Amino acid sequence: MPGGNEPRSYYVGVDVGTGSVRAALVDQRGTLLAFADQPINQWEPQFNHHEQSSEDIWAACCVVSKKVVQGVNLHQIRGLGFDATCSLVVLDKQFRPLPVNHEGDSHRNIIMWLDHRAVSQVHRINETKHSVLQYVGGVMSVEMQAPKLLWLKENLRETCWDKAGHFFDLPDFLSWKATGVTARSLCSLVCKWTYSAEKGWDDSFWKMVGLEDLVTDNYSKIGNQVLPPGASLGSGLTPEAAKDLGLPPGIAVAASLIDAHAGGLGVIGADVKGHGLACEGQPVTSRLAVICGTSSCHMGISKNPIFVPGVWGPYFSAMVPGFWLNEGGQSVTGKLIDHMVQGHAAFPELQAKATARGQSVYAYLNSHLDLIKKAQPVGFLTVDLHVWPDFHGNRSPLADLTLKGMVTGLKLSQDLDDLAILYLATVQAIAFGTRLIIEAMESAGHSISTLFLCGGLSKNPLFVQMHADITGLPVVLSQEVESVLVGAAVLGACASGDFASVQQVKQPVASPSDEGKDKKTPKDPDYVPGETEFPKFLGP
Ligand SMILES: Nc1ncnc2c1ncn2[C@@H]1O[C@H](COP(=O)(O)OP(=O)(O)O)[C@@H](O)[C@H]1O
Ligand SMILES: O=C(CO)[C@H](O)[C@H](O)COP(=O)(O)O
Repeated sequence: MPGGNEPRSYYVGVDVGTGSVRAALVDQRGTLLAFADQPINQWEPQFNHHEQSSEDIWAACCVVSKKVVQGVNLHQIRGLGFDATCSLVVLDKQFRPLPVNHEGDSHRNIIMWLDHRAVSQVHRINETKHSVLQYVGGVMSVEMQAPKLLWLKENLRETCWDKAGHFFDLPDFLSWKATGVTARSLCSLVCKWTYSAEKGWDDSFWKMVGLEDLVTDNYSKIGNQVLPPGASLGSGLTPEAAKDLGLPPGIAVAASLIDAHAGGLGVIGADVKGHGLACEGQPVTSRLAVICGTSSCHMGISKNPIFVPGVWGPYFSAMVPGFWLNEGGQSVTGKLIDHMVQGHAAFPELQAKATARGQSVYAYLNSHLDLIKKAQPVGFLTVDLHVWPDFHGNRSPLADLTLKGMVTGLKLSQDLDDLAILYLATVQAIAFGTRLIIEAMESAGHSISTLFLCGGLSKNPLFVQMHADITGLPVVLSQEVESVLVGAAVLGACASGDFASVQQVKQPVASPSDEGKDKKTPKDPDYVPGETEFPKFLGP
């Protein structure tokens, strides 16, 4: 914990990813002082149905929050910010969980972002060709909220739809749980619910798709009070939530962000001076933040709206205030790599060898590839083996949920070399997917010179290197590896009033990837937090 006499202000950031909840304690200079994580449950009751529990997730938030503030003078904690995946949380009129499943299990009250149950519903929504669809890349994704709401209405009318009082995006559920305020973040509503920052809700859309009941009660179930990310909510942290989280009651709690957007905010304005990068001195619009976890999200901003077919947006002020956002994405990236590696016949051997060396399976695979590549560059090991990575459909730029994955070039052997090469081909396929997204964005008017990576996969040097090789662009990693958490803490700092806006709360210093790859993470035993002054956010 921090020493010295300097009075410090602290902010707590909580990041709810697909597989785990993380929290960080960050000071006013952007130094990450403590980190904790906790896995969360997922259920897949049938193919393409993915569910979670809001109670389970809140309990995990409480565990990690209490851990990161241990030993800290609580009076110095000034703000709390949340980010989370854009999963759909359903509560009844008394804010109790409602089942989103045929089994009637109300503990499972979240339809996860990657759930693809609402295929027929999204197809019908897209057939309307309603004008709001222009602002989601021309085609609504099955991962957004309108098709999921329609599915609940058509499939669970009595057990869920008729009893429901509140449908929240998960980031908004968390800020409600902390403050009792049901206001929604502009980020969630614009990106996943068809809300327009300029025009508000479009009644004709909801009526046309068969969800007119949401209009009738003036959108009270999905949000009729909307705040920009970082705005302070109500009277701050309620005494009950304060007890749960181990934080002082009354501290400022921010309107939240979706996780990819928090990551984007955490890296896109980073100071890159002195590394000779193409983006130095260039507008921030020449940067693409890529948040790579279970999925990858490609966040590019612009001063004017850019319509990119198959790429979500343009969304106004959804990530950086005053800028339009385009969000490309690959629904499964980390999850695909895990799936390919864990499903291979040589996985038990890999696990045993990695454990014996005290390495992660990915560190082991990366060094194994170095061993077998001989004189040629590692990328050439896959000349005969190719993967098409759309095992869970294509989010961008093809926007086709029916696509499936493919592997060509398989042989009868299934040893560790084969596993390593299949892993490499999967990573390369994902990087080619990023290249396809960048090409679509550039054809529509973006001009991208540099990639800024963060998220769990950015800790994998092979993943980072393949993105640089295959896109031909320099890749920058933040000095602070937990950039998504920094983004969440930025929200808390903004809500506390210590900074006037999210642009004034600063992003960490960045470094080109070859300098960043040996950085320790807060989970490493010899991790030492960086002493990074938050630099100025770079203007356009
Ligand atoms: N050190 C690492 N090396 C390689 N892959 C990693 C590492 N850490 C995390 N990952 C991969 O990143 C993915 C999860 O990233 P994370 O950002 O934690 O996801 P989420 O936010 O979706 O919960 C997993 O697929 C995991 O295998
Ligand atoms: O659609 C999203 C962002 O717009 C999801 O929240 C995201 O794809 C899931 O995030 P993660 O891979 O970090 O769990």
